[in-house]
Formats: sequence, structure tokens, C-alpha cells
Amino acid sequence: MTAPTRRADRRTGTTGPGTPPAILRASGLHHSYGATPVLRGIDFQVREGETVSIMGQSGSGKSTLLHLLAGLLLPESGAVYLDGVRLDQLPERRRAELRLRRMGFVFQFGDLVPELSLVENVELPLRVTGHRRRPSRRRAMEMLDRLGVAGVAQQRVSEVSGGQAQRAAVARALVHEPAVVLADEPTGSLDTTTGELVLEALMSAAQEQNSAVVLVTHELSVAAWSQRTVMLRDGREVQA
Ligand SMILES: Nc1ncnc2c1ncn2[C@@H]1O[C@H](COP(=O)(O)OP(=O)(O)OP(=O)(O)O)[C@@H](O)[C@H]1O
Repeated sequence: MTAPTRRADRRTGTTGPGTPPAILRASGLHHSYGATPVLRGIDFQVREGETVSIMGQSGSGKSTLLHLLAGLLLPESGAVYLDGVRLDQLPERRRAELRLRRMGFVFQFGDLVPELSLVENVELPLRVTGHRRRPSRRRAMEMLDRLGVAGVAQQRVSEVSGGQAQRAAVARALVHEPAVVLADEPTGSLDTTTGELVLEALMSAAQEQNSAVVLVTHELSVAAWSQRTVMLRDGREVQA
């Protein structure tokens, strides 16, 4: 699917030539769990190819915001737009379809399917969106190669290191050239050096294919890999 860029331009009110359009945008997001408010009016946007970190103390609502942006959670009030389309008003089936085609995800523990080899994991986003087996395999191998783990492509998750598994998770998040990659503490389970290698791989591979990255972290050294930081405190954005 190609991004309806013109429509996104019109609806997101971008500022004109040279400014890439907002690919994912949220306005006035409020969210509570039971009676406890977690987000109290968050505006957010990430432009095509841009990298943004969401920072804040534990419990400040970073993961909640990421889940709202992904359409995995629905806001109490406010709106989320993907490619200029109001995501939070779509039925779950359409949201799931858009997530599959337009988003990639990296989590702290990779979340690869343990029974599958790395290459089988990486080709999954292509296979579930109807791509044929051979080109999917070829593209998955290219991504693993790009991330420096083609040599262990046939191994299962339990047979590779945490860093190699996380690189495969990055390959899986990017293999279908998503508009945006949403990453929640993607290096949280890795030592500093391995984490840096994974971040470098994520940011450069995303940049090469113009995928935006939204990165949740509580570490300044991780946020430093992105172009911009959004800081949350008490459910609101504060100056970083
Ligand atoms: N499913 C849920 N049900 C009830 N409360 C929740 C739920 N998920 C999160 N919370 C609460 O909402 C608040 C924000 O959680 P969230 O996970 O968004 O914060 P976070 O900034 O990502 O935290 P961390 O850095 O510890 O992962 C926390 O107080 C948390 O306990």
C-alpha cells in the first residue's frame, strides 16, 4: 500500500514545500486506567523519516502513549491520525490491518516467535500481508544482512545471543518498509555496547528507507540517538 501523502498533507496542515508530512499525529490525548488518569492532554507528531524519543520516569505514561499511537489502546478523548486517517475511529480489524502494513514494532524482549528461525520471523510481516514466499525470503535475508546477522538466519531464537535476536527483531520491524517503527525500550534487555549496536542498526536502517521511529526509553543515552525528545511528566508533556 502506498501512503496517501497528498491527503495526509491536507489533513495534517503541514507547513509547505520541504517539510515532510506528519505520518503519525495525535491531539489532546487523555487516558485513564480506572479512576487513575495517566495522560492528560498530549499532542504528538512524527514526520516522515523523523526519529523521536518519548522519555519520562517510570509510570509517566510512555508505553501508554505508544499503545495509543499504535491503535492498540483507544483514548478516552483526543484523536490519533495515521497517514491523515483517524485511526482511533476505525474498527479493530482496520486498525490491525494498518498496523500490519504501515507500522513496525520492537519490544524490550524482541518478541520473536521462538519456534521459528530468525529468517522465518523476519519474513512474517510480508507473508501475513500476502507477499509470496520467495521474494519474502529474499527480502528477509537482505534485512538480516543489513543488520549484520545473516550468518545466523537459520538459527532459532534460543540458539542466538540477545543482541543477535534483537537485531532480527529490528529487521522484522523494518522488513515491510513501514511508515513508522514504534520501539518500546528496544535495548532494555541488552548491555550498553550491544544496545548501542542495535540502536545504530535501527536508526540507520530506518533512515535508509525513510521510516519514522518513535522510541520509548528512560535513558538519555538512548534518546540521544533520536532527532527530538518528548518528555512526559504527570501525564503532560514538559520541556525536555
Ligand atoms: N493495563 C493497565 N491497567 C492499570 N494500570 C496500568 C495499566 N498499564 C499501565 N498502568 C499504569 O499506568 C501508569 C503508566 O504506565 P506506563 O506503562 O504507560 O508507564 P511507563 O512510563 O511506560 O512506565 P515504565 O517506564 O515503568 O515502563 C502506571 O502507573 C501504570 O502502573
